[in-house]
Parts: sequence; structure tokens; C-alpha cells
Amino acid sequence: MSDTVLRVTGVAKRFGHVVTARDVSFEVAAGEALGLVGPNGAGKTTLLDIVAGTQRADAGTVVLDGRDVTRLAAAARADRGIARSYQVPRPFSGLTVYENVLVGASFAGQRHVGSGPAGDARAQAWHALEVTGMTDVANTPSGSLRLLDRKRLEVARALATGPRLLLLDEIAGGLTDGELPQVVQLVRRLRDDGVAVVWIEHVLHALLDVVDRLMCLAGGEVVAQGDPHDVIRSPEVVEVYLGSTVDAVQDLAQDPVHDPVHDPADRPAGETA
Ligand SMILES: Nc1ncnc2c1ncn2[C@@H]1O[C@H](COP(=O)(O)OP(=O)(O)OP(=O)(O)O)[C@@H](O)[C@H]1O
Repeated sequence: MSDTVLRVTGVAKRFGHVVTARDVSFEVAAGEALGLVGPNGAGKTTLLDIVAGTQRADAGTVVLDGRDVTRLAAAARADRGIARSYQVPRPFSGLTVYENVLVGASFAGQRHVGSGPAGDARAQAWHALEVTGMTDVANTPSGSLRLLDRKRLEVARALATGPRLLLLDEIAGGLTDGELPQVVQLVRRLRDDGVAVVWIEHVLHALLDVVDRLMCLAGGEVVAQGDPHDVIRSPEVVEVYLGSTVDAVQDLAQDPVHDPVHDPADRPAGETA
């Protein structure tokens, strides 16, 4: 299909005896969001690493916009349009928000990026701040941001590279009920702007508000993928993901405060909403 941005085929990876990917295949199209769920240690982050090029697969291929990038280093893949956010936000804390995003935009190199003028890193950085709703804190040192803004900054830095494919790793974890809709709206907007999104998230109800398809991994294997609501209702997913009942998973998917993995205590000391 011409609008397929990412095609992962038969990916395998192990660390010693730990299998983190076994014959994993999936695709994501432009303007589509794929949710990635699974229990701790299922191999979700490793899979993003393999797509981004920060880990090498033992087998399988990663194709971006029809080009095989399997053997390309992470920087070369970023150049071709793969961007990611990290589970633990890691901005340059001595730089302002704008400066952090400018670094991301500068990494876009000579590639024509996003809706800003080609090669204009400043315009692209500002555009990323506008999209993520961060212009008000543009001059704030990133080290003093609250959690929501640190999460948004992660997305802004990735967005500033003008990605074709955006890999998001748990950007909702630790946020309050009142903050989650902002993240959901942001991802929805990026998806609707035509970016292909892969989003790892333990906060199921946030994920289900956005994603077009859902894939569940366990022990490095794809347990199910397809329509999000079909996937979370499938007995295999219920069993491996939560060891629980279909009803319990349904409740979890609707419960705005329950995050099975990240307790609110994850929030840095002294931080509230
Ligand atoms: N560099 C590494 N060396 C050795 N083992 C690793 C390495 N990276 C990951 N693993 C192991 O691979 C398995 C999968 O880890 P991964 O972080 O991909 O899981 P995950 O699904 O993202 O988990 P979580 O939801 O807790 O973030 C785990 O058992 C982990 O300990």
C-alpha cells in the first residue's frame, strides 16, 4: 500500500536467554496510530529501539517508506523521518524549552521537514512548540518544568525533526486525570496531520481514545493485533496482559485513574498536577 510508512517483518531479538521479539510483524500507515501494549518486560521498548535503530534485530527487516533501513544507524533513520520520545523525559535541563526543541529541529539536517520552510530550524522549532501548546513556556528552563510539560517537550523535540513516523514511549504515565486529555488530543492531532504513530502506553483508556489499531506483545510475541476493542477483549490478551477477566480489562480501559504499572508515586517529589 502506498501510504504504508513503516513495515516491520519477522523481527527477532534476544538478550541471552531472554526473548524480546519473536517473528514480530506489523505495519503503520500515514495518519494512523498503532497502540502497543503488553506486560512489563514484554519487549515493547526493545521493539521501538529496533525500529529506531538504537538496537539491532537478530533477524527481520524494518522498511520505512518503502526503503529497507534495517542496516542503517539510528541517526540515518532519524534523517529519513523516524523520531521518538523516551519513557523517562531527558531534556537538556540547562537549556530552555525553545533551545531544547531547536536542538531537535537542527538534527533534521537538510531534509525538508514538516510544514515550516525547508531547513529553517527556528521556524520548525516554533511550529513544534505551537502544536504541543508550549509557546508560553518557550523561555522556561526545561529543568523546572512540571511533568506534563516535560512529556510535551519530549513530543515537541521529536516533532521538530518533522517525522514521518513518531514512536512514543509511555507519554501518559504519571499524569493526572485532568492532564491526560491534553496528551490524548496532542497525539490525535499528530496522527490527523498525517504522521504515522506507534504509541506504547500502559494507561489503556488514554491509548484507546486515540489508536486505530492495537497490538499486544508478551514474551516478545504478538499475542493479538487489530481493532483496539477486539484486541483488549480477546481472551489471549486478557490472560497474558493482566491475568484477569475480560470485565476487569474493560473496567481498566475506562477507569481514568487506574494505571496498572505506574503508580502516581512515580511523580517526582513535591510535584502535583
Ligand atoms: N540491553 C539489554 N540487555 C539485556 N536485557 C535487556 C536489554 N534491554 C531489555 N532487556 C530485557 O528484555 C526484556 C524486554 O524489555 P523491554 O524494556 O523491551 O520490555 P517492555 O515491554 O518495554 O517493558 P516495560 O513495560 O516494563 O517498559 C526484559 O526482560 C528486559 O530486562
